[in-house]
Amino acid sequence: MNYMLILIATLKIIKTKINKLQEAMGVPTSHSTKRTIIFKSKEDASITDCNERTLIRRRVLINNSLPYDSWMVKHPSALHSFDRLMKSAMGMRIIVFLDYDGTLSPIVNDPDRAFMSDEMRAAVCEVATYFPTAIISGRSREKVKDFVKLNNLYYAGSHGMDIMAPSMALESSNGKHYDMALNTTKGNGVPFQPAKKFLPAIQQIVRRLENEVKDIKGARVEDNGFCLSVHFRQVQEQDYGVLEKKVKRVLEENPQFRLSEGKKVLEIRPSIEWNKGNAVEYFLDILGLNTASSNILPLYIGDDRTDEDAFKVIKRRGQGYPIVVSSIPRETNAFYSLRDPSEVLIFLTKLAKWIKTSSSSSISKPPCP
Ligand SMILES: O=P(O)(O)OC[C@H]1O[C@H](O[C@H]2O[C@H](CO)[C@@H](O)[C@H](O)[C@H]2O)[C@H](O)[C@@H](O)[C@@H]1O
Repeated sequence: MNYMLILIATLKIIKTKINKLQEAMGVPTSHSTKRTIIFKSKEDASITDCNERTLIRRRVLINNSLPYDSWMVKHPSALHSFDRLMKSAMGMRIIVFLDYDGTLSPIVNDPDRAFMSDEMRAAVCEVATYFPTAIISGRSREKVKDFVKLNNLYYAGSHGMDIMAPSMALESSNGKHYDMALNTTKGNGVPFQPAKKFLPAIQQIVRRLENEVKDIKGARVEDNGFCLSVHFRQVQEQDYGVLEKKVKRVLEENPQFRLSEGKKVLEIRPSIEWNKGNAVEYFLDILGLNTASSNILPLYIGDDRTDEDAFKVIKRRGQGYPIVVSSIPRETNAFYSLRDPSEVLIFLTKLAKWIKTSSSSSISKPPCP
């Protein structure tokens, strides 16, 4: 009997400790408050810190209602399903869309140091040699291009509100090999910026917020061109509420903007009907691929809530592979999943290898590292 009581007491202590840790990580718990947006913060599935990752996995094991394995039944691993996916992709025109943070680069504390690995760069480069490829990021377009450093693909920044598109529609040479006619470095690109008129107001909000949050240790404002991020990954939990209040106050003064939440980040963007999903459709349009033709196969890999808009577009088309990057169960419109950027790397490498081996045409060597 005594042993039983000790056991129950120990389990209670462990549960309380785990709840506290989850709250500290921004993961909602059974009793965590939802008073502020920040406490509703979604999990960081691809965070690099090992201890944090271990904790997230432990949470998944504890939360019997939604364990990762049963979630994977609904959203199977794109790696395990690779052969089946590629079998159905035979003869189709694949277009690859990639998110950046948490997909091509791991989540890190300092947004300026979210570098992608050379291996990832090489894999993306190779994929872009064979398939039209676009990176659609919440960052400013220039910044994401600085990180990726590749010229053989398209970039959309500010959650799709800043697209550098080729000046003419491109044709795939034979349906198997993507003929690279892209050269935005020589000024061939045409920017598409549906939120252009908001630019002066955004710059004002950036300056205003920088001033507002300067006294909150760890808070940081990132100018993403047509939207902006207020990061709180390095802010102490007791300051979350103050930070949120300040952001909301600035937003109230600017009703033409709206607030959304990402991974330990509050994002402010113009209230226009334009998101990553619209960017996907825009790219398909300008590539001449937004047709009812049954052989167009968009593939989108992303980890963030904003990527869900793109997943929905692909889902609606009834053809394509929306793939979510997550190492914990979550609500998603994606059909398939990958755990983290290391699995994204394997997937992209396999994709490039698949097209090389399945193509009968002689394909020139990719101009990649
Ligand atoms: O659409 P994405 O390319 O995924 O961009 C979304 C946001 O990503 C960045 O923030 C996130 O990654 C940082 C670096 O790993 C991390 O420190 C931060 O906590 C994450 O939220 C970027 O800095 C934001 O501006 C983007 O909106």
